[in-house]
Amino acid sequence: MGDGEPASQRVSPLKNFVAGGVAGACLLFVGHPLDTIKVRLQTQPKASSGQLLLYRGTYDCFHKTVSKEGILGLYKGMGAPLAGVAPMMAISFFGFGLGKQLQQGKSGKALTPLQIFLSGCLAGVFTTVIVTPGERIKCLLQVQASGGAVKYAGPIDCAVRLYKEQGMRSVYKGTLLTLIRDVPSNGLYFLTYESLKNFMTPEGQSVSQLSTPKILLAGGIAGILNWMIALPPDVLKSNFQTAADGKYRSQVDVLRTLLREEGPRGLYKGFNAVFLRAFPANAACFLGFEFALKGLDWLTPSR
Ligand SMILES: CC(=O)O[C@H](CC(=O)[O-])C[N+](C)(C)C
Repeated sequence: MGDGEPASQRVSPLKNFVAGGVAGACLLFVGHPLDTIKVRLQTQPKASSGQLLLYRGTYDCFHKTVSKEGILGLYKGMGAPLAGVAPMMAISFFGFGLGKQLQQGKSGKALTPLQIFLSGCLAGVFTTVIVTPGERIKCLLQVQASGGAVKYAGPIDCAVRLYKEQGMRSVYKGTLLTLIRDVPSNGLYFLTYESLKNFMTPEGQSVSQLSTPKILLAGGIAGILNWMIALPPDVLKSNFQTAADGKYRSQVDVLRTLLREEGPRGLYKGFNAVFLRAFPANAACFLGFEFALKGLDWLTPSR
């Protein structure tokens, strides 16, 4: 690991915001098909005695989805994340940049790994405001398509109906689990990326000159480590957000029920789809970010 971020690499939170939006679009385009498979696997009903599971695994889910719904079936529910992921990543990179700036102040001192981690955690707090409703709508749409019955016509219809039926509480169902998922995972995400970038930068060179393969590698690994700690709360969140009203008494009840019915393995449901997606999607995300930042620096050289 490097010794934290060199002061010369400070970037304005505003540029982080715009480049983060581009990063989010890249993340979504590469990652959404595997996200659909992940959510379908995580939320498929348990097989009752004598019945077979709807999907036997990642490949089976991919195959059934593509043969029944075509390739576009993998992009189901993408409207909500498109409106949500680009702003989410914009806010995430903004929060991260702000966290770094707040801790660095005018001192210009390099940040320690703990300070970089905390800046990432701040990003996770900021993003929850839009991630929770975005994930609620996305998961409901992804699951309804695999279940047959169509209740919501699309993301807007889903948002409006959730709000009309039970108000903001319903739109924000799963907030605590989203925070538990996103605060530490954002910390680890950004810490990994920044540390790997510093580590891979040859002596005497600037991190901004890092080659494309190295950016892809650092971004991909950041995505994998992020999901190592994000997956268990993500499974709980997906189940809680898509459950019929009254199925769980609280967010803790989801954990109890899952452990009782499926054991600790249940917390890593959708593992293959998540980890197949994590590397390419996050590699694309950070590459999009770095390219956008270079473009912004070219357009407006002052920080
Ligand atoms: C848990 C999650 O959504 O991770 C994001 C990347 C991905 O693979 O979707 C990144 N972030 C930690 C910034 C939310």
